Amino acid sequence: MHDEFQQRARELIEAGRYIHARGWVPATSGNFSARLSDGRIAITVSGRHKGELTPEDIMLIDAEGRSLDGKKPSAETLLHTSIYRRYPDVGAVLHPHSPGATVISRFFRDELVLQDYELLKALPGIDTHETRIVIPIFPNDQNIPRLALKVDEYLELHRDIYGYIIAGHGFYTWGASVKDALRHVEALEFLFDIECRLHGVGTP
Ligand SMILES: CSCCC(=O)C(=O)COP(=O)(O)O
Ligand SMILES: [Zn+2]
Repeated sequence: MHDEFQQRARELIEAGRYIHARGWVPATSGNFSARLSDGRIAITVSGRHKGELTPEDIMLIDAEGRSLDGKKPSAETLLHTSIYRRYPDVGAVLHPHSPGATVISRFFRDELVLQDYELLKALPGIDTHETRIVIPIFPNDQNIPRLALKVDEYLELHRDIYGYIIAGHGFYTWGASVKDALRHVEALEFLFDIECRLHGVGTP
């Protein structure tokens, strides 16, 4: 079990370097987690720079988001635990603060529809570009329990969701493993960028 934690921690550290190198978690923003086989969750410590994570920056929480090692978990921990609770097959949750997601949230109000893109096949269960998915956009909220509840109420009604945007903030996506979740980050950020260009707004 200790080995499993260390392995997941290594994956989250590598994911942080990769995501930061692309400019998707500037200035300590973002947070990452991975679920262990006993239900505990490895998550980034609050306030750490996600491009420069070390093993000390990854901690353990229980399924309710309580610290198991005295460290302070991400301020957005409840947005992670609610995804794990709703989707038993999810093994990792990643939250970038990317330019694409942020720009999108400035000119789409409640949702972004992505359809007829070959890259949608990077998402689980999709095997044709002739697919339409919805990325919901929630208003930002400093009250994370309230925001987590709002997201969860939406997911209760719309289970086939691959990620969501928080307006002016960033996006959340998840997958069976850190590797899968990272593929979803890349695919969604690419598609957000394409949608920005289509609407005549460039991203850096
Ligand atoms: C400087 S980013 C503000 C907080 C935030 O949105 C975020 O993703 C990082 O918070 P954490 O507590 O997980 O470091
Ligand atoms: Zn955030």
